[in-house]
Amino acid sequence: DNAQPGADLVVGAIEGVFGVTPGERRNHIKGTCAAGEFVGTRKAARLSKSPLFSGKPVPVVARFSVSGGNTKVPDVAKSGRGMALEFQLPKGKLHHITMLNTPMFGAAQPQTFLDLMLALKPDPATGKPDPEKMKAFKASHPDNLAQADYLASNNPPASYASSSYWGIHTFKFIDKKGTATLVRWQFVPQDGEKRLSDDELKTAGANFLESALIERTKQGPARWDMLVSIGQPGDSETDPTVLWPAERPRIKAGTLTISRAEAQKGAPCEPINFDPLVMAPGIQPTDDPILRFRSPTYAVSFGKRLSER
Ligand code: HEM
Repeated sequence: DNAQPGADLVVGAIEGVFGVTPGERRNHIKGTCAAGEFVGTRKAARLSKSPLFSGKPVPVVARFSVSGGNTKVPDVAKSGRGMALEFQLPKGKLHHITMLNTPMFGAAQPQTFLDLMLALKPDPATGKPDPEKMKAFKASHPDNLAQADYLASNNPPASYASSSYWGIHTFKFIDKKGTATLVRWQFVPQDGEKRLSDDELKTAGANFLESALIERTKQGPARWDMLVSIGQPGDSETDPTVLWPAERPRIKAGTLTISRAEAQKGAPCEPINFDPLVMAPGIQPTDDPILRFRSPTYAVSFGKRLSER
């Protein structure tokens, strides 16, 4: 059956795993604010009429984060890292791109995400998730495995600036004539990909990502190339757990420049709801059920954290 859990139920389940820190995000609670600009390419402008690709610099408010709802999560955790971007377009329009450092997601349907949270809920007796529940979750949810394997077999980044971030979902670029092209994208760091070594995992400590990013931007801007893959018939449009073949053609759609970073408290990124369905004309969502579900879920988390302030 296609019935989906409610967004409030899922946010409640996230709270069941991580607890509640009043006034803060229920997920990706630990984060750092940043700012800069984005400049799009002509190649992208041919495929999408979005003002993102006008070729003029677009101001960007960014937030880098560690996944999970626990402020104490160590920066060496083998979990997701996030990059959230708010593009401030002409005439007060906004566009959001909210990505992770994994090429795929760990749920094809919201129910899988909910079941994961229920399996991770600490057992009151031990204060830890029940290993039997996790085993049963893995056995019954094959759509979780690709991302779980990726996170287990790739150490986390040494810096937010030395990581790729993927859009994961399929989106549609709409050109001036209204023609749609199916796309997926990756932001590739010009600093190169650098992950923590196994030794560094033990020595890096719990809180190095924020200071490393602030230091990095003091030395000069950090940049990412936005690379866009063009889909072909048969490529998955609605399943964020399934990758496209690696040989799909890619175009460079733009360059993101991050020139400042600061602690999130009181900084511009803190109050933003980086809802991924906030989009300007020229880029449209697909019917990926995870992409569609994120919007109401973020709204519940956003409403809670604002009302607790
Ligand atoms: C069922 C799927 C998902 C659920 C239930 C979920 C839930 C959430 C929630 C509740 C927040 C906090 C919102 C707020 O208070 O502002 C959040 C933040 C975030 N999520 Fe998701 N998420 C899902 C899928 C994804 C996917 C597929 C991606 C990446 C493609 C992603 C990337 C992020 C990032 C980067 C943030 C932090 C945004 C910020 O810096 O404010 N999430 N998520």
